[in-house]
Amino acid sequence: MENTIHIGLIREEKHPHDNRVAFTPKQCQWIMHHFPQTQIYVAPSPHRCFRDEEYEKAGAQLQEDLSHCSLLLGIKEVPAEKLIAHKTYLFFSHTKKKQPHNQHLLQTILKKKISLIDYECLVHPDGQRILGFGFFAGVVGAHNGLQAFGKKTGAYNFKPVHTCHDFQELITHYFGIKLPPMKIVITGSGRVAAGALEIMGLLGIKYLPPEEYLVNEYAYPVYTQLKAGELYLRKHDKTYSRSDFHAHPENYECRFLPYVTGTDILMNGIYWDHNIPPLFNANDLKKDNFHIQVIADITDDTHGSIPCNLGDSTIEDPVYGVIKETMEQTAPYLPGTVDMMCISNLPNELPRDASQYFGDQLMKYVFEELLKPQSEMIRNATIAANGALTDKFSYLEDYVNGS
Ligand SMILES: NC(=O)c1ccc[n+]([C@@H]2O[C@H](COP(=O)([O-])OP(=O)(O)OC[C@H]3O[C@@H](n4cnc5c(N)ncnc54)[C@H](O)[C@@H]3O)[C@@H](O)[C@H]2O)c1
Repeated sequence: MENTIHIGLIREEKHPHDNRVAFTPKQCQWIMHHFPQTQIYVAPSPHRCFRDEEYEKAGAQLQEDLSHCSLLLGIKEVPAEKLIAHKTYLFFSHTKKKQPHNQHLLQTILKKKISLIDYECLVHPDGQRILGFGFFAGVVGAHNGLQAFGKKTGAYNFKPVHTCHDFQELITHYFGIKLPPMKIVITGSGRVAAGALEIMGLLGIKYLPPEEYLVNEYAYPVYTQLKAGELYLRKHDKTYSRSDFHAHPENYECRFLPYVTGTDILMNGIYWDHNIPPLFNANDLKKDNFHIQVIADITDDTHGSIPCNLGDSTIEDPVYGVIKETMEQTAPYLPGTVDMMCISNLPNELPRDASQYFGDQLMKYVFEELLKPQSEMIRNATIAANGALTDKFSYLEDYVNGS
């Protein structure tokens, strides 16, 4: 058909290869059914969490060469030499904060007159991001934190998430598991925290308001959630305002310290940047009352909100220990140490579900906008078009000019 819109799902080429994808086979089928003017092509990949045959079965065409497609969708940064000139690409470019390692990528995008729509910049009218993988990062991070505590105490055994086919299999794994008494703190209130809460629910871990959690002991596992307003108070008047905190976090103090004494596992899911005070400092870690045994640092900033995050761990080797007195790295699961789970690509442990969740949001909120000749949402997320930066991203001029 003359007016068919050809859409390509590219192969992830960045190393190590990502196993996620923008649309699952079922979603491709749904799209082609509901938008008969579209045809989806898929570049074969041995790394993707859905097999090539699953796409073929769903009616997508497997094709190595996607140069006839006008829209190309990926997940991670596309290596500059793989970019096809004059196309419209959607992926996470990690260029909007002038990340040095992607400067060449954006320069190439401009040179090849590519239109770049960055998933991270797609927002609802109220400014909330539409797409993200945080929920499954929270699910996997919470599981991994509990798994580490089970290994440290020898009280129970969880299998690694990445050995499960999907989330449903993980849920089945939880049937019949009885956890010992333990106290868990979850920080944050975004997608990551929502994923961690999902695990609390599945395992029947009881929620307690922070005030109760702090003062009581329990004969069963419990958790509390500390949102930004419970964690941070403005120094001079002990109040919290979300917009003021986001604009001037340096004026706020962190109220986490009372929780270090009675908590076994900390699941950290609150956003952090350099102006935000950490949850505790190196001296607090040395004190006798620092009782936390496992930290699942899902937010995962090295030396960030968790000072003893000494760098990333990996899906294959998910936990390292930290000696509290010296803050040196050691083997995991030793007595008297803090075990750190700091995996930076947690959603890759549940790639089928993470991809489906991502694709659902993309289908619901973005896809029709992409097909329109003009869309404010798409315009606001377009970093480059026709060989130039768009107005909104003109602040990247010095970055693309090499300075
Ligand atoms: N380890 C991983 O695999 C992985 C995966 C996804 C996300 N993350 C990280 O987890 C963290 C939370 O992600 P999320 O998806 O839940 O994000 P989110 O935006 O849904 O929620 C973030 C939380 O931090 C607070 N917050 C948001 N913006 C803030 C700001 N500018 N200043 C202060 N506080 C702010 C919010 O109130 C909320 O509680 C992020 O740092 C993200 O990069 C890690």
